[in-house]
Amino acid sequence: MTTPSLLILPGDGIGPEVMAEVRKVIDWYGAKRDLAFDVSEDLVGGCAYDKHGTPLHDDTMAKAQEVDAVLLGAVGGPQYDSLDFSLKPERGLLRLRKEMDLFANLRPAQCFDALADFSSLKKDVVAGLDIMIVRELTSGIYFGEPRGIIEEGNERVGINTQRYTESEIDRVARNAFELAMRRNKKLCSMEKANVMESGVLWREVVTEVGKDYPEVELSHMYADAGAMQLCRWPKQFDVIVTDNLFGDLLSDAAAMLTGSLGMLPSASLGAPMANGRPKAMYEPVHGSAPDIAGQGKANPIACVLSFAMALRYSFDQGEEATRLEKAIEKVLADGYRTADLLGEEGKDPVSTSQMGDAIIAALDASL
Ligand SMILES: NC(=O)C1=CN([C@@H]2O[C@H](COP(=O)(O)OP(=O)(O)OC[C@H]3O[C@@H](n4cnc5c(N)ncnc54)[C@H](O)[C@@H]3O)[C@@H](O)[C@H]2O)C=CC1
Ligand SMILES: CC(C)CC(=O)C(=O)O
Ligand SMILES: [Mg+2]
Repeated sequence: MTTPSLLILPGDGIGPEVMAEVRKVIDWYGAKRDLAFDVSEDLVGGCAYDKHGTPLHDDTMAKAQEVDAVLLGAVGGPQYDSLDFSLKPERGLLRLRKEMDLFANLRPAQCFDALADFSSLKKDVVAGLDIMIVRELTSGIYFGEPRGIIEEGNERVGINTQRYTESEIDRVARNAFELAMRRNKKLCSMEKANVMESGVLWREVVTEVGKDYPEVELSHMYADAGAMQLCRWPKQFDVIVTDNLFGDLLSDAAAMLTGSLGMLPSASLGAPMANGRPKAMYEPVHGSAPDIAGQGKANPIACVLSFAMALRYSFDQGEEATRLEKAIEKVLADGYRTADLLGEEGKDPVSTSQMGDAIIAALDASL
């Protein structure tokens, strides 16, 4: 069997800091579980712009297309805010998603028991929470044309276009129904069919796809009401499917149900490759967190959990993914907390690398 290949793109800000902890985990699997990866590393985002004058070099894009999976940290930073849109760090990430055609972004929000008290919501609202948000990732308002800032009369107009084809909705809906079949067979689709034509089409296509999955209980909700319900009683949901923009917002909101944005992983999946596994990129939901970058404060768990998703979805190593998730559960139960998991008055947080070391120790203890 050939060694599975992994392209690591740490990116900017806390990206390299959290990725360093994932590298420890990857090395552990090679040394202790005989599970080696052919790992290469490259630049994306602001660091790629600094070196190449573009947030994603064509060679890096080509590498991403060849490997079994990409693991990305985060991109962006205030020093790049005034760049032209085509050169911004975030464009590098959007290009990867678009050209790899990673249309289904799986964003699980799971509340670990040890953190149920820490959520900004009441304990009984979040304890035991395990939901999956499926966000459409390669279309919608982040990609639609026309876009730009134009002159009209004596003022400027900012334009973005929400656009969805039936086939784009169909494929992400199928992905969400398949996931629901493997979970609790409940799917809630969120759009704004009351005010947006794209939402009307979204609802029609999802309903049509649902006829192929009669066992799944399908419901529809306007996305604004969905945001409210996510905070009111999130455990009513199992799988949620929604568009690119609403999925971006709803999954950041869902992060706080779990305690911190530093806890949420994601998998961005495309069509199956020749080996039957989907084209894939794994990345934490959070960004480059410039406010804490370089201080050893970042929580690496979202990025480590993203690698656990890679083990499950790209490398057929479900049991090892569970081992890693359980190691994180143990570390949290043992009281290890980075600063984001302690709140304003919290004292004695562990650093990013101490959290990584604790995860390795818990992995050792699992053998
Ligand atoms: N996938 C990506 O690469 C993303 C990149 N961004 C970019 O990141 C930059 C900063 O964006 P923000 O809106 O500030 O979002 P952010 O997610 O970087 O940070 C929001 C807040 O959460 C905290 N936070 C985030 N991740 C954390 C972690 N692992 N541990 C502890 N605390 C954490 C930050 O300190 C900050 O207070 C921008 O340039 C933005 O475009 C934003 C979201 C996603
Ligand atoms: C391109 C990203 C910065 C947009 C975003 O916030 C995300 O995908 O989570
Ligand atoms: Mg986001």
